[in-house]
Order: sequence, then structure tokens, then C-alpha cells
Amino acid sequence: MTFPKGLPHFAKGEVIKGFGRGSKELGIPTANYDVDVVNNMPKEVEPGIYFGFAKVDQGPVYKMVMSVGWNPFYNNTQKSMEIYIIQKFDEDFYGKMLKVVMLGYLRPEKNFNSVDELIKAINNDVKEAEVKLDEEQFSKFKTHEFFS
Ligand SMILES: Cc1cc2nc3c(=O)[nH]c(=O)nc-3n(C[C@H](O)[C@H](O)[C@H](O)COP(=O)(O)O)c2cc1C
Ligand SMILES: Nc1ncnc2c1ncn2[C@@H]1O[C@H](COP(=O)(O)OP(=O)(O)O)[C@@H](O)[C@H]1O
Ligand SMILES: [Mg+2]
Repeated sequence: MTFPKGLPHFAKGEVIKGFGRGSKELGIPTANYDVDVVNNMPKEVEPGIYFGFAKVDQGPVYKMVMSVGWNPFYNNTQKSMEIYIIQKFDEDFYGKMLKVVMLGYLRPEKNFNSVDELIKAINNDVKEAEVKLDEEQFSKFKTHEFFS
């Protein structure tokens, strides 16, 4: 199988503050990158929802889903890259170093009629990502030297 245009893409940077909507309104926190990391992405990587792996500081490598774009449901004016790590954390990790590898594309960003529909869509993304990331072509990136 061939990867979508611009993938795999490796990114790293500090976790910054976003709008605080992820955990408060959706119950799904997302670690946001700053504008430099967003601008470093190859032009051919389309906005949309992606899956891959993530690591905070010296911690373990976890599965992740990522939203790239303008969040049409909220109409953001700045493009963002936000990562939901598929793992429960007891504490926030603002200011920490976050490394990710983007491996696959799930769907375009969409608008929804309600917050509930957005939450359902994200939960479905998580399910799909969990299955796909177990495929050998993707799972091998868990031990990629980028993360060591
Ligand atoms: C897997 C995933 C899929 C998402 N899909 C959409 C989407 O289709 N449309 C949208 O407007 N926002 C989408 N979002 C982004 C959420 O709206 C965003 O995480 C939320 O606004 C939190 O923003 P904040 O970090 O600035 O607080 C998605 C986020 C994730 C993690
Ligand atoms: N599983 C997780 N995935 C991503 N971020 C998490 C997770 N658990 C806790 N966090 C923390 O929650 C923060 C994001 O919450 P969020 O409500 O999206 O706020 P913000 O708008 O500031 O990004 C992250 O920056 C991180 O410190
Ligand atoms: Mg966030």
C-alpha cells in the first residue's frame, strides 16, 4: 500500500494552549501545536483527520488521532494541528515535548449539527484508528528511531 501524499510525516514541538474546548465541551482533550509546527507540514498534506503514533517527553509511544485544519464546526481562523492521544492521562502536559508520526488519512473535517454528532464522529475515528494502527505497515512505526 502507498501512503497518502506527504505521509508519513514526523512532527515535534511543544504543546500549547488552544481554546480549551476539547476537554470542556467534547470530553476529548487535544494537544495543540503552535503555528511553526503547522507551517512545517508539507503543502500536499490535506486538511482532515489522521491517525498515527505520539509520544510525550520520554514517555511511551501511544496511538493517536489528529485533526488538521480549521475545525468547521467552530470556524477557527487559524489552521491547527490537534492530537488526541488514545490513553487516559492524570495530568495536563502543556509545555512538554510532543512527537508524532502521521501515517494515515481517515476523512475530511466536517461541520455538524450538534456537539453530540461531532463527539460521535471523533469516537468513530478513534475506533478506526485503533484497528488500522495494528496493521504491520503502521505498527512498525511505534519503534521508529524518531521516537528513541
Ligand atoms: C479525531 C478528531 C476529529 C475531529 N473532527 C472534527 C471535525 O470533523 N470537524 C470539526 O469542526 N472539528 C473536528 N475536530 C476538532 C475539534 O473541534 C477540536 O478538537 C476542538 O474544537 C478542541 O479545540 P481546542 O483544542 O482548541 O480546544 C476533531 C478532533 C479530533 C481529535
Ligand atoms: N489523552 C490526551 N490527549 C491529548 N491531550 C491530553 C490528553 N489527556 C490530557 N491532555 C491535556 O489536555 C490538553 C488539551 O485540552 P483541550 O481541552 O483540548 O485544551 P486546549 O484548547 O488548550 O488544547 C492537552 O494540551 C494536554 O495537556
Ligand atoms: Mg486542544
